[in-house]
Amino acid sequence: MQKIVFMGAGSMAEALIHGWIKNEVVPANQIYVKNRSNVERLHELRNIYGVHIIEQLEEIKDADLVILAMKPKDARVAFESIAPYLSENTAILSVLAGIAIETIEKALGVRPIARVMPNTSAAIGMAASGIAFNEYVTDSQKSIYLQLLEAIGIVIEVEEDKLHAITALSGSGPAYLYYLLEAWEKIGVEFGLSKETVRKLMVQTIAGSAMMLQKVKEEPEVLRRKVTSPGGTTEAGIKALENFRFNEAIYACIKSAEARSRELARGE
Ligand SMILES: NC(=O)C1=CN([C@@H]2O[C@H](COP(=O)(O)OP(=O)(O)OC[C@H]3O[C@@H](n4cnc5c(N)ncnc54)[C@H](OP(=O)(O)O)[C@@H]3O)[C@@H](O)[C@H]2O)C=CC1
Ligand SMILES: O=C(O)[C@@H]1CCC=N1
Repeated sequence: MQKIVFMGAGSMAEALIHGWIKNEVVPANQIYVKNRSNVERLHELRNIYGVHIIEQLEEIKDADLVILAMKPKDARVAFESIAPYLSENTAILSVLAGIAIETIEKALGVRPIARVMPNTSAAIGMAASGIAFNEYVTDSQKSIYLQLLEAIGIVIEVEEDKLHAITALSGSGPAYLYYLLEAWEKIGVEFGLSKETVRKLMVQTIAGSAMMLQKVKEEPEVLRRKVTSPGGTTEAGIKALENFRFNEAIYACIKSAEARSRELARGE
């Protein structure tokens, strides 16, 4: 793929661009970026990564791949603006949360379309992505997409409907963990520790726990029980979580995100 155009040059686009360039999967001179109006941002990305800026939509005519990376609410207008300039051979890769392949086919024509749900950890090669394809994506295109996504983390192929759940879990997932860290830092500071100290301890705790799950290959419940001494501090902490209905809160969190993804798919 010689010309890859990002329609929408926000945080997700930057995470992918950063990951691809850093891991030398796509050279900067094959990447092009376009926004609706924020030209300053395009210059910023050009200065940091050496990518090209699309000045006129005609320039997408010879793109091998157009990546849809605007917010879902802006998708309809974006589709209308690019549809006249897409050539028959241009494939589409969408990172839009909740927008169905069928909707993209209707707006941009029946062509090879892949839908991926990555997350922002792509920027450091640690993304967890789900991907689904329409029937026009060839095996060789599939292997290119998988290669692009494996360069920035892990990728799992699923049927399209499951992307709603993946969006709710790993797409939004980093935000849940950052939110948790915000709460930990707040209480740590209340206990008189510096924010920096809490961050250092808890970031290592998150990373260490993740690595334990990967390397030791025990169930989370087993690992949890190993931390939880009878009558000890963890038990007291978990009891408090249970009193505040932790499981229900997490269930509601993922259910709400999944439902929102389905709403976006319906254009709500
Ligand atoms: N952030 C995340 O963690 C993840 C996001 N996603 C998906 O990625 C997509 C982008 O999200 P994110 O990067 O966070 O969003 P941002 O708001 O950071 O970026 C969106 C960009 O799209 C541009 N844009 C809007 N309309 C158009 C248009 N008509 N043509 C070209 N560009 C346009 C905006 O430009 P301007 O400012 O000029 O309007 C803006 O730079 C979303 O669909 C989201 O669902 C998927 C997985 C994870
Ligand atoms: O919040 C969102 O809609 C996007 C999708 C997953 C992460 N961010």
